Amino acid sequence: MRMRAVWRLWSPGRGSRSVGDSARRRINASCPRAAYLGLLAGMALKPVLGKLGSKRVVLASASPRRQEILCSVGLRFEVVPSWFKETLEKSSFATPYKYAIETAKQKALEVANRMHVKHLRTPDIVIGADTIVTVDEHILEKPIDKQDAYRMLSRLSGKEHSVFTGVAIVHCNSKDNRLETEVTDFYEETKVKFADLSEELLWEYIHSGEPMDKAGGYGIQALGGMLVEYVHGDFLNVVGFPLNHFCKKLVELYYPPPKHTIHHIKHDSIPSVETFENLSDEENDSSSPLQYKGAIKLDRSKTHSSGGVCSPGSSNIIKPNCMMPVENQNGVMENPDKFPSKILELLDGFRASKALFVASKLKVFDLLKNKGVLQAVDVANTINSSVCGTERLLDACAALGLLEKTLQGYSNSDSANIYLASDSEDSLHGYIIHSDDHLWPLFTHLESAVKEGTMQNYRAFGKKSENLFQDSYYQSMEVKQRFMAAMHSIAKLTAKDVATAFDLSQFRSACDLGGCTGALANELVQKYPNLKVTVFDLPEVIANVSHFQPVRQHTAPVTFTSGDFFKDNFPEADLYILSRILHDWTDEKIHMLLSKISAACKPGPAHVCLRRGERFKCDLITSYIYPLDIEEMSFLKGLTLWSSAV
Ligand SMILES: Cc1cn([C@@H]2O[C@H](COP(=O)(O)OP(=O)(O)OP(=O)(O)O)[C@@H](O)[C@H]2O)c(=O)[nH]c1=O
Repeated sequence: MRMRAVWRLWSPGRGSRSVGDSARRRINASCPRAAYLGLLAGMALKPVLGKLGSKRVVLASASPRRQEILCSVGLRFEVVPSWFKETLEKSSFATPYKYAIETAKQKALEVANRMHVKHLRTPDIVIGADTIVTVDEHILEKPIDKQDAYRMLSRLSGKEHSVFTGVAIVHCNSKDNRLETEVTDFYEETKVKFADLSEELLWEYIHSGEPMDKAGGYGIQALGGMLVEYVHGDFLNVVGFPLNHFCKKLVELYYPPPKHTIHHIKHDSIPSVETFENLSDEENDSSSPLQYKGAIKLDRSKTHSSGGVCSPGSSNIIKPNCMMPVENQNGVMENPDKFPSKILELLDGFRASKALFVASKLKVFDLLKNKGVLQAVDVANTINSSVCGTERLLDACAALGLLEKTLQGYSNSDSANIYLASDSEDSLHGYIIHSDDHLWPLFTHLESAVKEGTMQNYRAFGKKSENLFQDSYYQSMEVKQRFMAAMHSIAKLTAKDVATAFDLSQFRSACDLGGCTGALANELVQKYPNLKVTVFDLPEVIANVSHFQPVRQHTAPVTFTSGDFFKDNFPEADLYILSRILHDWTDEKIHMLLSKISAACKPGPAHVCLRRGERFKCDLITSYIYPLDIEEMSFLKGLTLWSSAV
């Protein structure tokens, strides 16, 4: 058996798109269950990351695999390798996993203590881990030399063995300059069966150098994978870090959903958390009716001081009392301190929006779409920005799921490539820039708008609001193009839904009033080949629509007619469309517009569809449409308003 072919499948820098990708590919190839668990954990970790985002997290490990696994799911952490010598007396532990847990704890506590004392920087959380291999009641750690590797591998040949990883999550707190620590620990076991290994193969593998820094003398993620007949359990646990179990622990620590009230938590911001509800966790099983399965054991007496030795295998999981479910007067279980995720989301939402706006404006997503993966410094140089500022922006985008962060650098998420790169077919870039340049300044005056009941264009831009389009959007070429690009990008995205929301096949002609670049009109003619659609908009708009038109269109082209729908007669049609129009105008202007449409409509039943934001205009609209006999009135997901008649 030759081993070169799979060399460095796991190792970073193979030119794959991201480390996470290469890892997942490898896992998929060798262990589908592990791949599933790995991906599952990655998905659920992200919301938990929000909890860890503001904390200083330290990984007390020199293992590049552990760094890679945690990095690939977007966890932000510092790496401070532990100086703890793995010299605990193995025979003093009742089981191998207790030894692994204790070693993991001591690794983490050593780092917490050192950072507190020497570096005067107390981390919030320190993660330690220790992986061991057990076979025939022997614990195998990393081989000390080639002979040792040979001894280990020949012991494993042709047999099933166990890989245990003990993990310790240490929460730190500095009180009166003293370090207080609370430890949560767990372990994971995976069974691995090796094929019979010939002497030649063994030595070829040993000479590859791969065994030397790995427990049991092999790396399942690389050449060592060729030695393996089967894996039962979590693949990443063998590689060095049980990501799935780690995620479960984080969920338990930060989002303990009481079993009895879980259905009440509708607005929790961690949709994937329930994924972990069904996974068993014997360690934390509780018979107490007040504790859900997997509940956290409260035992502050087991709080450890840094440097102290914990009793092997103890499970000291921290959780403030206030997070425990309690029974209310009606006997219903409630979590008294339910985390106000929704409110915090609203509270912080503006920061997330602004991070997206700034990254879009600086063309970060365009750059990464073209270059693949880049380090912060390279992005900073290209966008002429500071390295530290750029890195923070990139990290924020990674935390928001817009970018992926790995050891190799930052790359676009799939949705960033589709929606955020400015040259993508479905790009929302135009709408993002419009939101930043136009809506953001307007919304900063929301308080004045509420108090005065007036539009805030003058405050935001020094422009009168009566003539919104002439004054604000179309007087400079740059603003005009920006506005058109914005409307085009959002209309294009929603056009398919609008076009298919009703069966419009009965109509022969339609007029999209204020239809801008014709994004919706073009979708309509695709869907209804017998429909002739005219876009009616201001002359400044119609003069610039050409480069927004689809390249290959097999249907009759859309017609563009210029005019002002307040002043001029608009084209005759069976169907009038008002999409994202009414919210721009005062009630007087809307009165004028709807009266004109009402007069232009031919007698017959009408269809009205409002986008959500225009629901408040509903009464106003129906008073115009009622004479036309409304057939259908519905609210579409953020879409449009129709008033039509036959
Ligand atoms: C079985 C197996 C193990 N490993 C590595 O073995 C080291 C275990 O040693 P440790 O003492 O737990 O960790 P370390 O590397 O010394 O780092 P530290 O955490 O600083 O003690 C870790 O690296 C693991 O990835 C693999 O990469 N692949 C495998 O298939």
